[in-house]
Amino acid sequence: MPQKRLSVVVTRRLPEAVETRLSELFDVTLREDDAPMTRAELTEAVRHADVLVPTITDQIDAGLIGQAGENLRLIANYGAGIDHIDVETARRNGILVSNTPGVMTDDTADMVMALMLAVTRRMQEGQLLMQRGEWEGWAPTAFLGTRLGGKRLGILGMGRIGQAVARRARAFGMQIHYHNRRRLRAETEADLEATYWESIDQMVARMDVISVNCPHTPSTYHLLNARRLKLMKPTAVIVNTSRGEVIDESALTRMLKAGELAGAGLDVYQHGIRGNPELVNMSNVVMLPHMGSATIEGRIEMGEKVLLNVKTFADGHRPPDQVVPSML
Ligand SMILES: NC(=O)C1=CN([C@@H]2O[C@H](COP(=O)(O)OP(=O)(O)OC[C@H]3O[C@@H](n4cnc5c(N)ncnc54)[C@H](O)[C@@H]3O)[C@@H](O)[C@H]2O)C=CC1
Ligand SMILES: O=CC(=O)O
Repeated sequence: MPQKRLSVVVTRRLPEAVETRLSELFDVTLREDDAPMTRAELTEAVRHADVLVPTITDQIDAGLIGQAGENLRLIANYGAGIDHIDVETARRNGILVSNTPGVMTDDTADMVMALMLAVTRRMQEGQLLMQRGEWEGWAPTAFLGTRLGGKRLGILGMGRIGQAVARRARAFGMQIHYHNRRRLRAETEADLEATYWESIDQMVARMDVISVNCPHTPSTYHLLNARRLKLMKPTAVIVNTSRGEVIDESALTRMLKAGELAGAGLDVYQHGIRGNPELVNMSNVVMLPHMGSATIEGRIEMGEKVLLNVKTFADGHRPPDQVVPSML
């Protein structure tokens, strides 16, 4: 007798090649438009699907997981960050969770460098002047930024993306410093020419640029709080491609306005998609709409990871990118 195909519900539009392959392998319900699912649609999905493929904009919390039907056995996230999924409640309900780490590492690290350069070299101000047609020609003292070469970069969270940032920043001549939950192996540290700081306070006080690359978890919520931000040099710049919640965004805004920090390059926000309206018009802040991993190649590879996780699960094994609560 032919085996029943797994019923898979995908919450957002994915690259076409990924949707096609999912449809070939499974009994898939795809989104017709790109609007996020409503709570009611998500509830309906978890009640009936064997596998849910959500993405980072879906709140897969305890309340939703509590509504899941007994078929739901895997939440195969399209995305690396899993702070929108209650992994512990899923585990208690016998539901596996997987994500898509690794394939967006280089794209996100590239964006960290782009943000770093955009802020320190005042690219946004330059572009605005050109767009307004107000440029009156080259001048020796116009638009002077600061050089990255020779500056100290402090990486908060030295995992995949943090290390990829370190390699790029070395090529720009920066000195690499980091704080991580666990110190890297000596060979990796030597390879990256990176200096480890056990104390976040001591590290942030000495850096010219901070790149936030740890996940958002209960232990990293407001890791850069008002007190730590105040330890930073007034000439320092912060780049955040991790999650908005890791920085106290209100404190950051106050300090940028007061000139107590030189600038910020942000891809992620604590206060949701409207961002922080006060940040939007600051000339020393570059804001992107969460596009760190947004390359065609990367988004297809993320889909391939989802496919591999679901297929491996369908074949009776644990998905290769399974997330367990102890990893958080
Ligand atoms: N902006 C974007 O488009 C993207 C953002 N991300 C975000 O970047 C985050 C990091 O991604 P990866 O580097 O792939 O993850 P990873 O798991 O490889 O690295 C995270 C590192 O942070 C460290 N860490 C965890 N808690 C910490 C703490 N309390 N203090 C210090 N270090 C801590 C971990 O030990 C690990 O080394 C993701 O969780 C996601 O939120 C990921 C991909 C794209
Ligand atoms: O922020 C993006 C992700 O995949 O996580």
